[in-house]
Amino acid sequence: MAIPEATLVGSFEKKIPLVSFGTAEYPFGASAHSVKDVILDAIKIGYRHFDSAALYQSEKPLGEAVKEALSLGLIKSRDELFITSKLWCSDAHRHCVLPALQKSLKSMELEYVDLYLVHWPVSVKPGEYELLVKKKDLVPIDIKAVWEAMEECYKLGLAKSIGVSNFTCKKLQALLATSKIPPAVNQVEMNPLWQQKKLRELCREKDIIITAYSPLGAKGTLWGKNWVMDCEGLQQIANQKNKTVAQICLRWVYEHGVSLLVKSFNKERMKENLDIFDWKLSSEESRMISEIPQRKGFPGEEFISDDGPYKSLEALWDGEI
Ligand SMILES: NC(=O)C1=CN([C@@H]2O[C@H](COP(=O)(O)OP(=O)(O)OC[C@H]3O[C@@H](n4cnc5c(N)ncnc54)[C@H](OP(=O)(O)O)[C@@H]3O)[C@@H](O)[C@H]2O)C=CC1
Ligand SMILES: O=C[C@H](O)[C@@H](O)[C@@H](O)[C@H](O)C(=O)O
Repeated sequence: MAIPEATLVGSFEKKIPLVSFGTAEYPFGASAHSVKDVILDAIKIGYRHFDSAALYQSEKPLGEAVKEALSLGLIKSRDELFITSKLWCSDAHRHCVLPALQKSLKSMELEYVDLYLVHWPVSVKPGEYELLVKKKDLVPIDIKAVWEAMEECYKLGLAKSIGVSNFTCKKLQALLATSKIPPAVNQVEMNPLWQQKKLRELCREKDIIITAYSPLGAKGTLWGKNWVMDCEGLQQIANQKNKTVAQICLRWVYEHGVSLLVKSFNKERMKENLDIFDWKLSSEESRMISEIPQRKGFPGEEFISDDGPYKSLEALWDGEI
């Protein structure tokens, strides 16, 4: 079954597939798998949207997989795919944005990305890409300047749409107040244990598509928790419906009209994660999920420093930019 899609504001050319394939595996660049082969399997199984980032070191294998998919005839044209990449914090400076995108495009051997995102509302001094940023290198982000450079990438046709990631309400509003081209997407953590109600309302009102990352709570990853997959209420619903907890989580996200990213490098689980379109949650099941106590999974402590710009997790997640 083809993956349902949504229209992006500002992008008349292409719709965004609502279930996407996450290419981040920690530690970055050290996967036991051939990431290229994994992505080829995902294309064979039906995934068309691939989420990458300069940080993940998955751009090169993604580009290689696209090339091979074309030569194998799995796709007729690169246009059949929706490719997202992200600007890392050390490039979140006006003069670094375009060169960073050009570098990403070179790694992927692509002419354009379908979506380019500001990875975090955070800047660190230009330099190496590091999984854990050095606190002494954290500097305030000049979002107006960074966004103008993102708009330039869009105007040049190098990014068919532009957006942000990890922006909460106040930060998104600050960006909306200065942007000429509004962000098409905000990619954030969202799953039954972190439902993002307030942010979803704002994004709906502003026509910004949310992309949910870590829909399974990132179980088994560097920072992930078992809270989501081990949640009793979700297990109960899964048993009743003869589905897996993963499928219940993904279906729940999908039913909220947002797009989602899920990462599995295992073929069976890749298939399982797409098997969510021909059934639905009952209103009673949705109600049960809406009552699950909320608990944020992704900490973000690495972006907090006594010297600022964000001095507490509250400032990072709820404060002004
Ligand atoms: N913008 C941002 O800051 C962030 C973006 N992301 C993006 O979102 C993507 C997905 O999020 P991620 O954090 O990886 O978390 P997910 O919630 O997608 O969880 C991934 C983990 O779940 C396992 N898994 C996948 N499917 C199943 C299944 N059906 N049953 C049981 N286990 C399963 C995977 O293992 P296995 O591979 O062995 O199946 C992996 O350990 C990332 O790859 C990345 O592209 C993620 C975090 C932050
Ligand atoms: O230092 C922080 C971490 O690297 C974090 O930023 C990443 O894990 C990222 O959000 C992702 O997209 O996976």
